[in-house]
Amino acid sequence: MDVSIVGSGYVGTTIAACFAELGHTVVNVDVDADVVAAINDGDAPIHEPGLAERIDAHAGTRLRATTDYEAVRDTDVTFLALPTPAREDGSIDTSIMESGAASLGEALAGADDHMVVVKSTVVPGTTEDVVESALVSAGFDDPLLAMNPEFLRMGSAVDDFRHPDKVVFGARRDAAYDQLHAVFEPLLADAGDATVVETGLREAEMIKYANNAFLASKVSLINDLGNICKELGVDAYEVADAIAEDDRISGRFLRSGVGWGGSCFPKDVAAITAAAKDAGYEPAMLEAAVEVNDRQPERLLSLLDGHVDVAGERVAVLGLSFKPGTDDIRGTRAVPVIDGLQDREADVVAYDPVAAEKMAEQRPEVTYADSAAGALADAVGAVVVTDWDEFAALDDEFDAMAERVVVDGRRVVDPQADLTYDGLTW
Ligand SMILES: NC(=O)C1=CN([C@@H]2O[C@H](COP(=O)(O)OP(=O)(O)OC[C@H]3O[C@@H](n4cnc5c(N)ncnc54)[C@H](O)[C@@H]3O)[C@@H](O)[C@H]2O)C=CC1
Ligand SMILES: O=C(O)[C@H]1O[C@H](OP(=O)(O)OP(=O)(O)OC[C@H]2O[C@@H](n3ccc(=O)[nH]c3=O)[C@H](O)[C@@H]2O)[C@H](O)[C@@H](O)[C@@H]1O
Repeated sequence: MDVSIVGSGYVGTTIAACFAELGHTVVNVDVDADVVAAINDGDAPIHEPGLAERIDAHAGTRLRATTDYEAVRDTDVTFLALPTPAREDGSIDTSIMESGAASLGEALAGADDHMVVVKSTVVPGTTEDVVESALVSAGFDDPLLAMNPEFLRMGSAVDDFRHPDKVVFGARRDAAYDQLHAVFEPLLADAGDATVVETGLREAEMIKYANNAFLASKVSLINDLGNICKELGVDAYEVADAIAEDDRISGRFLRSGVGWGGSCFPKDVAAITAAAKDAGYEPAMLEAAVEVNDRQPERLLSLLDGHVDVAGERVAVLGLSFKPGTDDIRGTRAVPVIDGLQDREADVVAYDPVAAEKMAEQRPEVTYADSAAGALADAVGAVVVTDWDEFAALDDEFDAMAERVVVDGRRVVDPQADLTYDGLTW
């Protein structure tokens, strides 16, 4: 099939490369000329394992990119993978979706049998009220509309997209379900036992928020329980390992620590909370999940306070990205940790294997070391924010600290002899 994808970020580029690999002919449309040039040159505009190889293999044959929306006319289906950021009050900002849909509608004016699939995360009602309205106003009178939320994670985007647990098809007409099945047929044939969920547009929109809100709340619940464990002298990780044996609970997303971040959990929990409140409902559980998450960095620093007075002293922050395997610092817990250390007048020295450059753009006043050893040297304490594997191998590096104090927010450091080691929830 001929597939077009509007927006070539994490989601748009990943699905474009994978659909090309699966045999579709794909065109990416993006307003960013650098992104378009990268794809046409066979390079990945973002870093994701397995992506560069796929773009390199298919660019110029089954995959191309353009800034020209007219390219969608030669395709059967268009996915909208545009950003849906949060406004100041947390509610969803659909302005990029609206302008993208308007450009698409102009390009498709008068077209027949073209399906438009919303891939972006949008609150219930957006596909019809914002996207369909913009398409129709721009001249594309009869779009075959669908909503197909994406569940891939950063750092494993290609693998997640190629091997989903489920794919969700939201639509109003049988023709749209049929077309979605045709697009996904090669992926489903290869994906094993993925469940296909056929549902309505609004349900598909909500499934994405429910998924992210559930996972974020699950982490907050284990953090809440972990905080109780800490106060009662109990090891939360032993508790988590045991409850994980109950397959109604499962062990995934059960690692307690300094909390969740990223470009989606914070944004999506805020957006669905705002939508709920707008509709007159107070989502108490989700608000509590955010509150617990907001408290964890300060709890980490309170533990450090119990061991050492950091005022005027050097303190190492190990890990800056919101999770290992990425240089993304959006929503990272490192920011409130750095803020809290600066409030205590500590001299912050940070290290991250890949994310320091991005953090330095935002926080130039922080000192950045080029190794964990460099950050630890002469520090009176260290806090661990991201569970990078390399922190598990730290050993002699602690010898150069002024005081060997480590407060671990991710249970990654090996608590060796002579180290004053404290864990956030154990
Ligand atoms: N990043 C992730 O891991 C996941 C993101 N999502 C959702 O997918 C959507 C897209 O997210 P990302 O791919 O992360 O965004 P992104 O920010 O990485 O990429 C968006 C792309 O859209 C382009 N763009 C902006 N305005 C445009 C326009 N008017 N026309 C054409 N292109 C335009 C930008 O230049 C950029 O390349 C969001 O709703 C997000 O919540 C869903 C699942 C996973
Ligand atoms: O909507 C999205 O963009 C995506 O958001 C998350 O993916 P991602 O943000 O890439 O990262 P996760 O692996 O889910 O981690 C999110 C945060 O939770 C934290 N986390 C995760 C698991 C855990 O047990 N404990 C924990 O603190 C991580 O450190 C990280 O800060 C979801 O997992 C994806 O399914 C979804 O598609």
